[in-house]
Amino acid sequence: MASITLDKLAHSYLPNPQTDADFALKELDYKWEDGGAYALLGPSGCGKTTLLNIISGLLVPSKGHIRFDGQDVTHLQPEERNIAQVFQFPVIYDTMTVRQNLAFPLLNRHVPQDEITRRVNDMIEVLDLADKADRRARGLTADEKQKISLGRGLVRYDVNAILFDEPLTVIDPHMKWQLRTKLKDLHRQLGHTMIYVTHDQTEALTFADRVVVMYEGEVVQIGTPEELFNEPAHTFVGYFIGSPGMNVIPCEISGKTARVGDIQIGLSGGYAVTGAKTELGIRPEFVSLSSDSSGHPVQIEAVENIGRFKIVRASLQGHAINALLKENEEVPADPTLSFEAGRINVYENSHLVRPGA
Ligand SMILES: Nc1ncnc2c1ncn2[C@@H]1O[C@H](COP(=O)(O)OP(=O)(O)OP(=O)(O)O)[C@@H](O)[C@H]1O
Repeated sequence: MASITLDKLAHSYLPNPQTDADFALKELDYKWEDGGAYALLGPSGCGKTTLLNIISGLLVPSKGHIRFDGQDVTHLQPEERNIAQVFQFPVIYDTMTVRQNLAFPLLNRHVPQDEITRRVNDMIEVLDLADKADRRARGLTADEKQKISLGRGLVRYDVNAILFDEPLTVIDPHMKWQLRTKLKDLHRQLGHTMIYVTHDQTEALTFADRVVVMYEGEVVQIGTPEELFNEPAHTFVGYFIGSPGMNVIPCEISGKTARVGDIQIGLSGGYAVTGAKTELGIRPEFVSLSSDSSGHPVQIEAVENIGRFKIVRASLQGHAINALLKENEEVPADPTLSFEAGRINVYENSHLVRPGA
């Protein structure tokens, strides 16, 4: 296991990058802790695979260095980095049994036979493959094959890091949550440094201690699931995390008041006026609907019942806004909206600013 330092790392696929936009990965400067579970989360094309390939050694970055426990590995080949990788699709030997597949990475590294037997048995139990252990992989389902792939990564105990690239893509939805939980347990037990690439927020939030949110080649926030929910550092994080995501509404700020069209919304602290593009961010969970005349009049556009909650899609001064109602609550007559002032975030040019800033 190792800490991973991304030292002023950046990558462009162009030979002579000129501007920021030419970089698939914009400059990063972070240290990821030894034994941490990190998820790289973001939409297609945001640079997740580029970063993962730099860590694994498939790609040499155009700028900066990557270090494992302080040792510069920027120019080392993947096989010299002592990492395990699990890909989207199973990478296993069809003609070998489950047991042989799991033992193979250890045999290759000359681990003593009794140690191999112990580790393989543990992994078979953890992955619930006991009844298939001596069957050839060829006849197994896609789910089972991918479990073997996960096992082949996890069975190695001496690796610097285990990298997962969308490993649950081929897994049946019912099985996904089981494997997600299992991976989390394994991380607790084994303490490996794990990096998990996904575009699925549920996978990222359930697996990781810290989620690395990427957007257009930039890491816009690294935080715990709670931090990403409560204080999104960028409007994209607010929008991308949560279902539905955070409401983002253009406004003008003056001290402790935000103006949206004709209405004024009280804030929990005062903000300096800078002339930058300003927006309010408030999660639907903290927007309430009532008939209270102290609230702000709102037009209801639609109500979607999603089980435990209803999503109320509304329009406030011409801006789309979502609120949540419990399943047994109805939209009131002449509805008005109110906001929990302490839950309103303020953004300048898409970045979070704090009161007094
Ligand atoms: N070999 C390449 N040559 C040129 N451009 C590339 C190459 N690989 C990726 N890119 C570009 O770099 C940017 C980041 O791509 P990357 O594959 O890292 O994103 P991603 O977040 O992993 O996306 P996905 O989830 O679709 O795999 C994209 O604009 C992509 O088109």
